[in-house]
Formats: sequence, C-alpha cells, structure tokens
Amino acid sequence: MTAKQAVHLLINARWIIPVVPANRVFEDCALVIHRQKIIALVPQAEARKRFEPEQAVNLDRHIVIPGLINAHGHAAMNLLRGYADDFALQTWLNDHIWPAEAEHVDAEFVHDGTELAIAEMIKSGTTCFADMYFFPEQAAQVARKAHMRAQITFPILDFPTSWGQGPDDYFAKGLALHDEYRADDLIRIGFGPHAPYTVSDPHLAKVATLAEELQAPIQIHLHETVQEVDDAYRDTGVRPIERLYQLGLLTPQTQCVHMTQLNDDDIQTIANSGAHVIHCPESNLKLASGFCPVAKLQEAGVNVALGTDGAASNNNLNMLEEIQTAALLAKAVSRDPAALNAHQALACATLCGAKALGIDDITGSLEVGKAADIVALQADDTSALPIYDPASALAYNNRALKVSHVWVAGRALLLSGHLQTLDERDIRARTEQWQAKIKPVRSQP
Ligand SMILES: CSC[C@H]1O[C@@H](n2cnc3c(O)ncnc32)[C@H](O)[C@@H]1O
Ligand SMILES: [Zn+2]
Repeated sequence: MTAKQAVHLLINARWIIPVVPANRVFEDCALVIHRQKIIALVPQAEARKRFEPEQAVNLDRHIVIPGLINAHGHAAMNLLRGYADDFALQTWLNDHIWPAEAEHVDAEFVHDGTELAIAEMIKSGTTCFADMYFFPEQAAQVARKAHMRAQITFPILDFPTSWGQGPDDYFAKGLALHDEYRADDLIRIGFGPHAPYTVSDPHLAKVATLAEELQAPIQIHLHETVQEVDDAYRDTGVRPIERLYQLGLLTPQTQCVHMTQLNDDDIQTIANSGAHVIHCPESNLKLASGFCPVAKLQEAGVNVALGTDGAASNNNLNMLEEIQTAALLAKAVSRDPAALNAHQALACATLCGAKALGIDDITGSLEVGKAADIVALQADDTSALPIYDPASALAYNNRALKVSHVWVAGRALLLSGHLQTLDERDIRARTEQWQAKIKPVRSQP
C-alpha cells in the first residue's frame, strides 16, 4: 500500500462548480489544497484514500465555487453608503459626492472605509477586488492585512484633491506605490485615470506609455452616460472610445468600466483592441445611466467581467446580487431568455474577472495549479430547496444561500460565517464614529 500524501486542507462538498471546465457541477467531491494551491479535485472516496490532510472541512450541504472577483469599485465609499440616492451621475458627483469627498476624505477615511468594505466583501463571497480611490496606499495596506487579493489602481485626474496636488503628484505617488508592491503575491498596483471627462490627452497618453512599460493594468470609467458621450462628441468631434483608441489607451491591459452607451463601431473597436469591459449593472440602474449590451459584447468576443461600483451608488458590494441582476438584465436588454445563463453569469463574476485583471493564470476557477481562492455557500435553508441545479440557485435564488467559508490562497478569511483576519467589532465602532461626523445634506421633498 502506498503512503498517503500529506496535505494542508481537504474540503469535502456536496456540490462544486469549478467554472473550468465550463457548465459542470461535481457532486460529493473534494478539493485538495496544499500550501496556497489546489492540487486535486476528486471524488471524496478517492481523496480519503490518497491524502492525509492537516485539516478537513465537511461541507455536505454547501455549494463551493471559485472566489468572486469584484472587478470595479471604490471601497472606501462604503462610508458614503446611502449618502446621496436617486440622482443621475453628474448631479450625484458634482453636487453631492465630490463636495463630500472634499470635506471628509483623508487617509483615515480611506483606511476605515476600505476595511468596512473588505469585511462586507468577504462575508458575501468576494476574494479579489479592483479598487480605484484616493489614498490607494491605505487600501493596499488594509487589503494586505485582510489577506485579500486586490488590484489597486491609483487615481489620475486633472485637478487637485485631498490625495494630491494634481497629475504630476498622482503619478509620482502612484509609481512609488507600484514599486513597493512589485513583488507582492496578492496585490497589484495599476493606473486609474478616472474618466475621459476628467483627464486630458497628455495625461491619458502618459498612462498608456507607463502602463505598457510596467505591464500594469489600467482601469477607467468609460461611456457611462449619454451626457458623457454627447458632450465629448460636441467638444472633440469623436466619441470617447475613439479618443482613447487614438491615444493608445485601449489594449488588453485596459479595463473599461460601465460601457452603457455603445454603438456597433464602439463594440468593434473594443473587440479589436482586446480591452475588457467591466459591467456594473446595479450602479447603472440606480444612476439611470443605461444598459451595457453584454450579449452583443460577448458575441463580438469581448471579455465581460462584473463589478459593484462603490457602495454610494449600489448600495452594497454583494457580488451574488450583481450576478443575479446581470443575468436578469441581459435577458431583458437582448430580449432573449437564454442570454447570460446561470453558469455564464457565474463565469463573469469569476474567470472573466480574473481575465480582465490579468490574473487568470492564478485565480478565477477551481483548477489544479490555481490558488486556493474558494467560497462555500450553505444551501440548506428551506427557501433554497429543492436544489436541482446549484448554478440556478446561485444565480437566481442566492438570497436563500449563506456564505459560510472563504479562503484566499489557502488561508481562511471566513469560517462558519466569522471573519478571521478582521475585527468586526472594531470596524463597527469606527464606522459609527464616521456616521456621527458625516452629515448628509438633504433637500426637503
Ligand atoms: C478617482 S477616485 C474615484 C472617483 O470616482 C468617483 N466615482 C464613483 N463612482 C463613479 C462613477 O460611477 N462614475 C464616475 N465616477 C465615479 C468617486 O466618487 C471618486 O471621486
Ligand atoms: Zn466607479
């Protein structure tokens, strides 16, 4: 008899949806984890014969999936959740959010807001998030403490903010941060030019050059509203996508967020460039920005990932909800009930997110050799039953499921619903202090 192989962790689960291979559900199988990686996905009986785990977790009423990837957000804006609802983007930004940010955002705000956001993300099954916000060094520090995987893009805008005096300052601070995290296993620093209407040509061109040189990602809000595209066309004679293309900013390293205003030429330009689309359906609905044509983009070969955007325009960071909204909306927009089925919607929130962030060799599916970024959802509440197809439960009835366990690179961040790397009581106390300090200006109806 050959000796059993010693491994760190064995996860036995009722259902495992690995995402790769696509459209598959493995029943009564086990994931075997050694060091930070998945080393096998086999039937439980075989796992018992072959492996001697340091720790075994039995999840016999659970659905196990790859960790969810929130491909766009502004984590610290969790402290502005519910601050200004029911406005269109430009009114929301100009009259409410930017004045609030000018008054309140500092390093401590970003530290505390990001910690609040990461706690929410872990508890709702997210293992990796893309962030674009001021004081990105704070976001990176908190992500590192929480052991979350993250892409942190440092903001570039033409004007001064509480984080810096203007573009030169932002580039200097951001590049230093990129250097600091160059060898980090979980955190990658990229460029976050805010939007075509807040960043001028020379700075966009500089982002393109530096990103190419450093092989770093770029994330930008793009074609979010009718007003953005109409104003740009009036002022420049081209649509923002065309301007970005001319400046060399559309490459496979580029993540275009929102993209609700797309004609056939725009879709072709994006497809040809290899740039990725980050679809934020709930933020787009709430700000009444428009609809991202997901089915058309996918048909054209564009990779579409999912993001929540910030909690000030969503108003939560729950990627399971985002999966459901994306799946329902895709059907309505394309008038095709088969558009974005349950497995495809889950893929958008996992593998496609990893592709967009350029980390699909590391995460995004439960494949042997990938990092153990794993989420388990308890699925035994009567409101979840019966479960004929766990992918259906995930996409269309996920309020009935409860995220119970979360691992990133094999380390537990959530065990039986309890955070392992963050102190929830402390987060609550600090959030209450911010709530007392930040007073929303409410106009009377
Ligand atoms: C440069 S840091 C991020 C900056 O973006 C603002 N923001 C949040 N949500 C959106 C959105 O949907 N479109 C454009 N800008 C957005 C945020 O408040 C920060 O100022
Ligand atoms: Zn955003």
